[in-house]
Amino acid sequence: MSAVRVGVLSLQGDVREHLRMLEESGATAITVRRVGELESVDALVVPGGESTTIDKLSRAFDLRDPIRQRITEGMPVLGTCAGMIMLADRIVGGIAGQQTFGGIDMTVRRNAFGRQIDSFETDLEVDGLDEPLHAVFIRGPWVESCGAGVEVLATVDRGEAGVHPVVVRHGPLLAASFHPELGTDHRLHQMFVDDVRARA
Ligand SMILES: NC(=O)CC[C@H](N)C(=O)O
Repeated sequence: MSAVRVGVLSLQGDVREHLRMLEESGATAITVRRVGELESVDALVVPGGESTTIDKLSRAFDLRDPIRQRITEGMPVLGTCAGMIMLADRIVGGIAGQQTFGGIDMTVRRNAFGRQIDSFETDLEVDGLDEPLHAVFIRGPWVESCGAGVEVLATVDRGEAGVHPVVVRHGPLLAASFHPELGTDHRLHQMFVDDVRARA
């Protein structure tokens, strides 16, 4: 069985941790900064970082339109934290003119968890994983609303602030509000790589 080739968009954010998790999941992982690199991969990870910066740099590097094109053609993408924002068709709390790649029929709220709890950790039940996943949230978004085609795989209950999806899947697109690349548990990356392999 040949390894699937997965790129990590390497404009800004925590790239190295994703490369390691992908390799541990049996994929060949490469950094993507140029269109030629994008063309060579079966799938892409958009890491956490700052969505406003990833948006600006993707346009400066002439990657935005090619990424949007590949998403339209069905390329699988895993977006984490800022990467989840980049996969959302709609955002609230963005800065003026902020754009996303889109693809997932959802509205996400940037920096949703508020000042006191803008960074926290929790053990999360995720559909498709047998044991809870330890999830590190760092000024992450949550899903405010999503269309009927979007599967909610995990939610977080923030009491009076409500229950909000934090892992969603829309066809080949998977997005998480937190940082599954931190730590040693690569099961979410494995879920993604297995799906990429099944679609290849
Ligand atoms: N850790 C993260 O990726 C934070 C995301 C960041 N708050 C943003 O809006 O892009």
